[in-house]
Amino acid sequence: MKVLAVNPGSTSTKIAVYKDETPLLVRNIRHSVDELSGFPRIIDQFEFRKNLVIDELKANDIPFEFDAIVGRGGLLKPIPGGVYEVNDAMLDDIAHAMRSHACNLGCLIASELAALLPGCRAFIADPGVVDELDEIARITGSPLMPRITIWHALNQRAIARRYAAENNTRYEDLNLIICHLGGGISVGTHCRGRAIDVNNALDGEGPFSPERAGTLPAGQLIDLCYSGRYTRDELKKRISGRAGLAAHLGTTDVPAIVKRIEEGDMHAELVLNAMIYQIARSVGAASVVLYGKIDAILLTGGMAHSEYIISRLQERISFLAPVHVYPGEDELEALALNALGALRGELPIQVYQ
Ligand SMILES: Nc1ncnc2c1ncn2[C@@H]1O[C@H](COP(=O)(O)OP(=O)(O)OP(=O)(O)O)[C@@H](O)[C@H]1O
Ligand SMILES: CCCC(=O)O
Repeated sequence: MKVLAVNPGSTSTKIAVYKDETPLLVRNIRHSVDELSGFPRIIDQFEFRKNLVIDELKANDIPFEFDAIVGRGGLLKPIPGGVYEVNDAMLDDIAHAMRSHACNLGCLIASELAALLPGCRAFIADPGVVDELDEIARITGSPLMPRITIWHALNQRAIARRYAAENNTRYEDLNLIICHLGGGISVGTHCRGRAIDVNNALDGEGPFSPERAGTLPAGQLIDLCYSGRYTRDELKKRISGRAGLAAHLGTTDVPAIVKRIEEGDMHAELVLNAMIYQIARSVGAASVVLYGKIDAILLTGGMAHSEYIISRLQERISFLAPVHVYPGEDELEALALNALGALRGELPIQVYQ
């Protein structure tokens, strides 16, 4: 079986080709803030990102022959985890998605490329809208605004299973706090195989991140909305696209920021340290959700490569539980294994309604 996995992230497009369990190609194409700023909306990046995938296959002499194409995405209605076949209801919801996110393109690219090949199936797996929150975690101080979660479900699950396998146990038997430190940051509280509390990483909840604002002062936000200074779209971007490190420092490139700090940029140091402080505070909050009974804290995502970030984070959180670091992500492998499982009939293929 041959599978193409496509993972459009906020700062990258990642692709992989698998022949059964063997990766034939794994690529991470990074996008700078400038490169993406030419596209007014993320959905406008569709042709650009799709062509990147096709070009990468050609450049590596990979024939365009697949049994399935699986994309990460998209921001649909809240649904249980697992594999879903791309269908019209899904494409329609993506076309009218309330939330713009690069992962919406994963589902569209999988669908369009699979349609070029007779018999090829298009899937998504564990999208960012997987919702397993405890009821108590949904309540906010306003009945008008219950909490929802948008998070890195695919990678957090894959890393949890990897940690469990390395420790000869099962994800379903562990209490874990998992921090995905990517362009967005999600901090998940996993209680015996269920993510019972996770921040809405995209829409203004949790730590700020390279691209996201995280939790903001609500009163000031309302004032800004009515100030007449910004359109709705501009303000949305200031929460989930050009916020966080991008807004404070003009870049999402952590190694470049660390270099600035080493060269004496004290503002960059304050901002990066503030992001680390906010991540640690979220981990502290997650620890009480689990009544302090934590088997491990797992740090993953692109920023888990950064010694600067990880060492400072560990200083603040390692008293809570053992900390393990999984730099990068297992999303491409997780997508490919989900698609293979679905093709072989080992995993149920769910229908998005
Ligand atoms: N080797 C590295 N050292 C330090 N920081 C890194 C390294 N590689 C990536 N990063 C940082 O990680 C962040 C991007 O992480 P990642 O690639 O997981 O994000 P993404 O896939 O674009 O978005 P998301 O994970 O939110 O879907 C960027 O801020 C980048 O600078
Ligand atoms: C679905 C991931 C959330 C984010 O990118 O912030």
